[in-house]
Amino acid sequence: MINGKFQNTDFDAHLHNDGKGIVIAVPYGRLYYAPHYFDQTQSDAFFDYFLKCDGINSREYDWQNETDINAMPFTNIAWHQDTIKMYGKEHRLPRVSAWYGDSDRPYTYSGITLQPKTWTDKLNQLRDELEKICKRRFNSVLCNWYRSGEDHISWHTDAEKELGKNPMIASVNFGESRRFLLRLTDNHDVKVEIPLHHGSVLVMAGELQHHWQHSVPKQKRVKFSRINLTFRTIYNKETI
Ligand SMILES: O=C(O)CCC(=O)C(=O)O
Ligand SMILES: [Fe+2]
Repeated sequence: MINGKFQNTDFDAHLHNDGKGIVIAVPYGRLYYAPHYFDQTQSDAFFDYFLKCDGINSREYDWQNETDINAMPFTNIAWHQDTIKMYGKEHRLPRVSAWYGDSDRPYTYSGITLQPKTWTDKLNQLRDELEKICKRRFNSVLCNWYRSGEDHISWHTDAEKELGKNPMIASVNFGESRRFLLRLTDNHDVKVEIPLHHGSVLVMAGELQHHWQHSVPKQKRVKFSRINLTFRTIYNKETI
């Protein structure tokens, strides 16, 4: 597809002038999608960087069955599996995460306030790259690690107040390909499916967060890890 409709949808798509991605026009917003923004060598290096763990072969380790993931000696990223309380009961989130960003931008989700860790060189490298596409400098990144196809994220929007009026969210993906789904909040029959491969970039922009939900469903057959980094701009409470 160069210029035309995006895969099985009614939505127009055209090539972005960077020659790597396409821009998909959806109701209330737009998407930038580059299935292979980073090449294989770059992507492999990023993947290994994110999961580097002392004394362990991260590519082969059975992470899904590791019972004490928060105690593992990760070298580069401070991975943590959070728990949330629902109906008075503690639940582990079905993924592992880490929050990096400017120190004056704490972030709250599901009732947890996260203090960001300081930018690493590799995260900054990705931030610089996304600046070329998005023409803005993000100040925060949520790192998500889906250890296998069991890990997932349910339908949600990223429309918290501190993300500003029309949040732009740029995601970078390494490791296993996973299905990324979008659906209109008030008409679930209108959907878009975007495969997020090793080295892909996806940007959600415009009013999209106010009208569409997104999710990464379970995929039982997927055995290995996927790393997803969602770059965001967090505004200070006083400036919203
Ligand atoms: O893993 C993904 O592609 C999406 C993650 C996501 O939606 C989020 O962190 O808010
Ligand atoms: Fe999200």
